[in-house]
Amino acid sequence: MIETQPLLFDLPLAPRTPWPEGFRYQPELIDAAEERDLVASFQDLPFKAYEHLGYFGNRRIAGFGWRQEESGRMVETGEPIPDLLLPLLDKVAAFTGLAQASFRHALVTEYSPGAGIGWHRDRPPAEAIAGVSLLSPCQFRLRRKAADRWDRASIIAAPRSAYLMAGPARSDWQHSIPALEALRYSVTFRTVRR
Ligand SMILES: O=C(O)CCC(=O)C(=O)O
Ligand SMILES: [Fe+2]
Repeated sequence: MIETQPLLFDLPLAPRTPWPEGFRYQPELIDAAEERDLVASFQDLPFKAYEHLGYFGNRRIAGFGWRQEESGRMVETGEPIPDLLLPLLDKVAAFTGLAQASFRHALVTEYSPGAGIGWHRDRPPAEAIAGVSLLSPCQFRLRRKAADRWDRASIIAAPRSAYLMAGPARSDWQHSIPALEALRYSVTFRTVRR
């Protein structure tokens, strides 16, 4: 009997670097014209400096549906997600496979050059978080404490791309974005536990 060696090409592909369970990424969710129009429409949004416990985060936010109190507690405002974000929400819902109506919190964040966001987990009532990156790329980092080390993952979130954090990627992993070189906006939509 002749033993046959499998050809190199028959071998299974090495698994890709595993992203945290519940994390997904999709490049080019929107096109360049949609990105330009969306950013132009942000002129009309009521941006405020992000502040938490007296600490200013060097970024500006405009939030809808829910609001974070000074204590950090999230409260529902009942305010609808503005029309200018609805075409984007439509695409985000399709990407996530979640119902559009289940996204009840929208946040537009402006990162000036030098701004970023430190390690954190988005707290309940947020369940699934979908984010769209606009204008410039960022390094989107994730980490999870594992006994005596951190498990880590990192992607470059390109302009016009979307990511989803659900399940363990939302509940067990922290995320952060190091200081950006150029102006970036993100639009994050969150489903909220009832
Ligand atoms: O800008 C982003 O893509 C992420 C923002 C974020 O982590 C947050 O607002 O909780
Ligand atoms: Fe976050």
